Amino acid sequence: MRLSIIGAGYVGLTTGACLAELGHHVICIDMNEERVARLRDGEVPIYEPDLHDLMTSNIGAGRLFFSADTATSVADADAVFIAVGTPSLVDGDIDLSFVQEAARGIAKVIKPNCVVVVKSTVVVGTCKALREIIAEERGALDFSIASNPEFLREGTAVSDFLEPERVVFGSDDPRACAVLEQIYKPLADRGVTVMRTSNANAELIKYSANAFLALKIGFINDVANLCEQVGGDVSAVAAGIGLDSRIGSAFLSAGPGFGGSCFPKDTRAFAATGRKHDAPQGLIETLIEGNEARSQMLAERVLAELGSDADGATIAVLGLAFKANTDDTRESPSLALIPWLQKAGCRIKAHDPKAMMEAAKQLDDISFCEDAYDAAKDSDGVIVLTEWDEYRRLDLARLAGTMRGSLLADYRNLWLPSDMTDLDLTYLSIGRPTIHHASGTAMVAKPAARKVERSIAAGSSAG
Ligand SMILES: NC(=O)c1ccc[n+]([C@@H]2O[C@H](COP(=O)([O-])OP(=O)(O)OC[C@H]3O[C@@H](n4cnc5c(N)ncnc54)[C@H](O)[C@@H]3O)[C@@H](O)[C@H]2O)c1
Ligand SMILES: O=c1ccn([C@@H]2O[C@H](COP(=O)(O)OP(=O)(O)O[C@H]3O[C@H](CO)[C@@H](O)[C@H](O)[C@H]3O)[C@@H](O)[C@H]2O)c(=O)[nH]1
Repeated sequence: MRLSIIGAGYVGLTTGACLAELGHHVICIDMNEERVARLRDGEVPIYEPDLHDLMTSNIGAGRLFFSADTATSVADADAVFIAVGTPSLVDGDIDLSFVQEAARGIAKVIKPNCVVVVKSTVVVGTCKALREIIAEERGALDFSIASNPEFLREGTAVSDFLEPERVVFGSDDPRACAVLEQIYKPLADRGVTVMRTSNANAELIKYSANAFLALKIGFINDVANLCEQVGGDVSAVAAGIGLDSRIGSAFLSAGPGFGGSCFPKDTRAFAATGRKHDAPQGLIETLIEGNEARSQMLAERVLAELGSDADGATIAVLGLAFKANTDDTRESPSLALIPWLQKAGCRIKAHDPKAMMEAAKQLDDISFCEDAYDAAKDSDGVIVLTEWDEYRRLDLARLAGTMRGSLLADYRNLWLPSDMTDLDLTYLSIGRPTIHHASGTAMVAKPAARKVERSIAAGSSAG
């Protein structure tokens, strides 16, 4: 089939390359001409494992093309996928202007019987509204509209797309469903479940899936807070509950809170939709509040440990991306936590294997470092905020040897408290006992930490 994709970002590029890999003829379109020029030069403008190789082979096979010109690039398409951004508005709802603009841009130029497929994450009712926008511009109802939400994760986007647990699409038009069935036939032939439903259901499935996954993370982070107070170990608790197949072990890693371009934005949009339609999503509202407060809380744990030395301390932050294997810093917990430390007078040295360029656009007064050891050198404390494999492999004795102070806050639980007993480090982690360096003894979180929290919270907000 001949397919066009509007928006060549994380989702558009992955979708384009993977649909080409499935044998379709694909043109990826972006309004950012510089991005298109780089793509045409064989450069991938984002860091996503395996994407470069997949793009190169499909460009070579004559199935994948790039363009900045929408009009000429959608004219022959059997289906046009819209994969542009849907950022948050201040009230938590989403900004549909990019999606609406893309729909207007293709309305007059799509061929008769074209299927417009909304891949961007959009609130329920959007496809219906887009249908009206296109019909208004076009003046004839000779097209179909469908929702085909995307479930890929950054860092594993290619394998998530090519080996998904399911494909979901929804349309109230059987013709659109038939085209989508054809597009995804190579995956269905490999045994992938392809679920066909209504437009509204497909839109709701996307938000409900993200909200549910985010709830699991929020829940285990709350359990971690309790473990810290009572001497429990959240890893053991997560393992224990995860053995129940009704609960499952996935998405139970306690950490610095969920970030990224999806969970924070999508939970806010889900809650806003509930408010708008008089169906309050109380669980999600509470989840959002807890997640937003987490960065400050974790900064305060470090500040409490540093005590009166916090003002003027040098802190090394390892990890700026919102998770490992991506250069994406959108709503990264790291970028939310750093300003709280700076506000308390800390100087920040930072390192990330892929996300320093992006982070530099959003952070002030940071020294970026060559590697983790360089960041840790002469620091009073090190905080790990992204679970990069290269941090897991660090020689902790060497790291400790370069530091001036002795605080290691492992907010991704990369190591075990028992690994720390021979090191001259105070080891804070998430939902597990703190190890104090001189004695090597495990301690339950001290009430002093809470006192400092209150005093900082009384000041103006950071970030
Ligand atoms: N990033 C993810 O992991 C992920 C996963 C699933 C779903 N989603 C959803 O997919 C959508 C896209 O997300 P993303 O992360 O790929 O965004 P992105 O910001 O990486 O990419 C969007 C691209 O669209 C381009 N664009 C915007 N308007 C355009 C127009 N009218 N014509 C041509 N190009 C246009 C922009 O220049 C940009 O390159 C969002 O709704 C998001 O919620 C994202
Ligand atoms: O056990 C876990 C799992 C994840 N996270 C955090 O949760 C956030 C999101 O992680 P992940 O889901 O792996 O990354 P995304 O690329 O944002 O993918 C999510 O958001 C996408 C956009 O909607 C969806 O397509 C995916 O299915 C959904 O997993 C990150 O900050 C992770 O560090 C945890 O803290 N603990």
